[in-house]
Amino acid sequence: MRLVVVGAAGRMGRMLIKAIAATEGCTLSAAIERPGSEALGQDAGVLAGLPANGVLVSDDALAAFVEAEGVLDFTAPDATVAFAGLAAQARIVHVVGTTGMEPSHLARLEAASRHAAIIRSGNMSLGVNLLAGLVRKVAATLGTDWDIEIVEMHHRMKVDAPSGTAVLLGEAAAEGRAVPLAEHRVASRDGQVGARPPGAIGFAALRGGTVVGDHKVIFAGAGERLELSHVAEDRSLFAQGAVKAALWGRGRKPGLYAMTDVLGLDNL
Ligand SMILES: NC(=O)C1=CN([C@@H]2O[C@H](COP(=O)(O)OP(=O)(O)OC[C@H]3O[C@@H](n4cnc5c(N)ncnc54)[C@H](OP(=O)(O)O)[C@@H]3O)[C@@H](O)[C@H]2O)C=CC1
Ligand SMILES: O=C(O)C1=N[C@H](C(=O)O)C[C@H](O)C1
Repeated sequence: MRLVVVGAAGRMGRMLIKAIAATEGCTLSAAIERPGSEALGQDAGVLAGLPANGVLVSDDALAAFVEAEGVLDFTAPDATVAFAGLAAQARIVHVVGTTGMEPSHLARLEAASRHAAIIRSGNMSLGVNLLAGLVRKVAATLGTDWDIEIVEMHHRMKVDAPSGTAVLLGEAAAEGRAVPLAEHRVASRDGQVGARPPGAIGFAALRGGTVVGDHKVIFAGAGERLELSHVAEDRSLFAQGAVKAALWGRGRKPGLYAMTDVLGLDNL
């Protein structure tokens, strides 16, 4: 499968280039960065710490997409929406790992998914998608007298909060309770915030060092606590998940898919 990596010089972009090189049946057909990027013209293999592969980083996404079968996109919300439009035009699979999306971005992805398969997830790992299923079940089992708090920690360079994974886990908890997350989400507390609203789903985001991604969902009841957690030790697992998603999406009809579809966990 011929794959394009957008945001090729980023932390995840470099991992994606390596994951493609390590996957039989996949080739890197282009590596894209934004106009003006210092990475333009560099060899994508060398950029990722591999031997040169002859693919030079370019800023011409549409020209790259029309020659490819899929695009792996871990960039930023505005960029992802623009790439979704181009991937729809080229009718290629679009794997979206970008987090920090607002409802307006999601609406644009939904529109693009009428023309091409989009697989989007705030976390491409098996462990987190399994955890989401467990969270949904536990939230459905316990009553709202059990408070739900989600704590995440990431490296100091992360720009969005709460993390996409924390939101995914919050959505799973809300689904378990059969309520909309937007009406119960409490994502910041500072000063005299008052007592915890009943039914709230709280988020706390920690940032520091080089932490790849830690998530904990706490169910706090009267006199006891249940904690479910996941630790990502290496971001290569997200890249491997993204390549797996692209292969799964090849030949799939247009639509918006999740990583749980790819992993066969949609019934969990
Ligand atoms: N779903 C998942 O499993 C995971 C998701 N992520 C998410 O992926 C995203 C990227 O993370 P990370 O790699 O750490 O971030 P980085 O900032 O290291 O990488 C993002 C890259 O995208 C580039 N970029 C931004 N806008 C454009 C554009 N318009 N055209 C081309 N390239 C562009 C950036 O360039 P520049 O520096 O010039 O802006 C940068 O090189 C984040 O949203 C993060 O949360 C991360 C890990 C796993
Ligand atoms: O920015 C990151 O690094 C990560 N982002 C994703 C998120 O926002 O949840 C996934 C992973 O935790 C790493």
